[in-house]
Amino acid sequence: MKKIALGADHGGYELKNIVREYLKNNGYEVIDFGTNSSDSVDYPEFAHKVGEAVVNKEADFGIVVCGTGIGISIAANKIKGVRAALCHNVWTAKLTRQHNDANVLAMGGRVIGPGIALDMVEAFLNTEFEGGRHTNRVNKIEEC
Ligand SMILES: O=C(CO)[C@H](O)[C@H](O)[C@H](O)COP(=O)(O)O
Repeated sequence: MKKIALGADHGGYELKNIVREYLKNNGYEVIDFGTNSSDSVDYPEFAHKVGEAVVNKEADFGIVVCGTGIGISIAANKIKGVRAALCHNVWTAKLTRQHNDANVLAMGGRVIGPGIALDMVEAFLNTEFEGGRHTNRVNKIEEC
C-alpha cells in the first residue's frame, strides 16, 4: 500500500482534506500533517513536515497545497532530496513523474477545483519515472 504525506496551509486545507478522503477511499495510507482549519498558518511548516517524511521514507510521496501552490512548493524544495512540482493539470502531473521523478505534488487550492485535483493526484501517483536520459538530469538537480 502506498503511503502519502499530506500538508497544507489555510489556503489549501479544504482541498487537502478532499484529497485525504479520496486517498483513504482508494487504498492509500495517509499521513496528514495538517493544517485542519481556516485559521491562518505559515505554509513552510507544513511543506517541511511533508518533505522530511518523504526524504526519510516515512512516505512514498507527498502532496502539498497552499492558496496558489507556489509558496508551499518553494518551501518543500528547500529540503534536500525533495523534488516538488507545482502542477495545474493532468499532463504536467504525469510528466513531472516521467521526466523529473518528482516526489512531491504541489497544488493551489485557490487555483484549481477538486475534480482536476483528484485526476492530477491519480496521474501523479500512478506514473513511473522513465529513467534513461532523464536520470542524469535528475542526478544533477540532486548535486546542487
Ligand atoms: O498561496 C500561498 C503562498 O504561495 C498561501 O497559501 C497564501 O494563500 C498566500 O500567501 C496569501 O496569504 P493569506 O494570508 O491567505 O492572505
